[in-house]
Amino acid sequence: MDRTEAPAPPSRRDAALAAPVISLHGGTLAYGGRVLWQALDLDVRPGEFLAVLGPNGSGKTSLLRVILGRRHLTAGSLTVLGHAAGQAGRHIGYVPQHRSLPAHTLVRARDAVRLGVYGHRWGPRPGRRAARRRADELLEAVGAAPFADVPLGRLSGGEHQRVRVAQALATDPRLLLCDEPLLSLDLQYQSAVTALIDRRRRSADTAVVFVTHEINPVLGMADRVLYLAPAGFRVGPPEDVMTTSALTRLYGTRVDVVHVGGRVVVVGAPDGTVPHHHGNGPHGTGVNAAAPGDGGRT
Ligand SMILES: Nc1ncnc2c1ncn2[C@@H]1O[C@H](COP(=O)(O)OP(=O)(O)OP(=O)(O)O)[C@@H](O)[C@H]1O
Repeated sequence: MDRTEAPAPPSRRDAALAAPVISLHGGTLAYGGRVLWQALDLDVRPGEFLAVLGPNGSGKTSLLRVILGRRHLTAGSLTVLGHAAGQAGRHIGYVPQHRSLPAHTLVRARDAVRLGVYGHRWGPRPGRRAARRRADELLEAVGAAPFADVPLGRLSGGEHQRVRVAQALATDPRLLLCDEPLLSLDLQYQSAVTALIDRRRRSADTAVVFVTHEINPVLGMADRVLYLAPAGFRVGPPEDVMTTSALTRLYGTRVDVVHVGGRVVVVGAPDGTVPHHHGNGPHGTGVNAAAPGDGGRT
C-alpha cells in the first residue's frame, strides 16, 4: 500500500474560487414520462469530493452517464471542464459499476492499467519504464500486485474492482467518476481504495464524484453529499444532509439518522423507490433546493 503523507485538501475558499469542473444548472433527467431528478443545480470544484447517495433507481448511475455525455439531459445545461458533456473524455477517469467479465478475457491487470497510463494521454507519452513504474505503483496501491499477471476474466469481483480503480487513476484524470467502487470489497480494500482516491484529489486537485450506498466509508473525506430521493434531492455538507429531518423530507416518510460509534446509521429508509412523474415532482416542496445556508455550495 502507498503510505505517503497526503497533502492538505484545497481550502473551501480556494475551491470556491476555482472554475467548476462540473457545472449543472436546472438539470432534469426523465425516461419517458418518468422523472428521476429535476431542477438539479450542482457545481463541483477541483479537488472536491462529492458523495452521491440515494435508494435503488434514484438516478445515481444515470447522473454519471449524463456527466460522461452518454445520456442527454431532458432539460437544463451542463458543462464538464468547460466543455459540453462528452467532450472532456480524456480528462475523466471512470470506475463503472461492477459487472463480471467473460471468463475467457485474457488481458492481464498489468496490461489494462499500463494501457491507461498511455491510453488517454496527449502530448509526450511517458517512456516504457516510467509507464511500467506508474502502473506498478497503482497496482500496489490497490493491493492488486499479487494478481497483476492473472487474466482479468479469472479475477474475483473484488479483485477486478480494485484493478478498475487503478485503471481509472492511470489516466491522470481531472475528474474521477466512481460508481459504487466499494461494492464487493472487504473492509481492508474499502479503506485502501478510498484512501487512494482521497490522496489523488488532494495531490492533483482531481474532482471526485463518488456514488455509494454507504456514507460511512467516505464520511471523513466527503466535502458534500448529493442525496437523490423520491421526493427530490439535497446537496450540502454531510452533517447537513445526513440528518433525520433532511432524509425524512426527502423520502416523504419518517427516517431516522443516528450516530453510533462514529458511524452514521440510517433507520427506516424504504427499500427501492417510486420515481415521481412530470407535474407531480418535487417543485414547490422545497426539498429539491440546497438547504438554507448552503449558498455557493451547490
Ligand atoms: N436507458 C434507460 N431507459 C429507461 N429507463 C432507464 C434507462 N436507464 C436507467 N433507467 C431506469 O432509471 C432508473 C434509475 O437508474 P439508475 O441506474 O440511474 O439508478 P441508480 O440510482 O444508480 O440505482 P442503483 O442504486 O440500483 O444502482 C432505474 O429505474 C432504471 O431502470
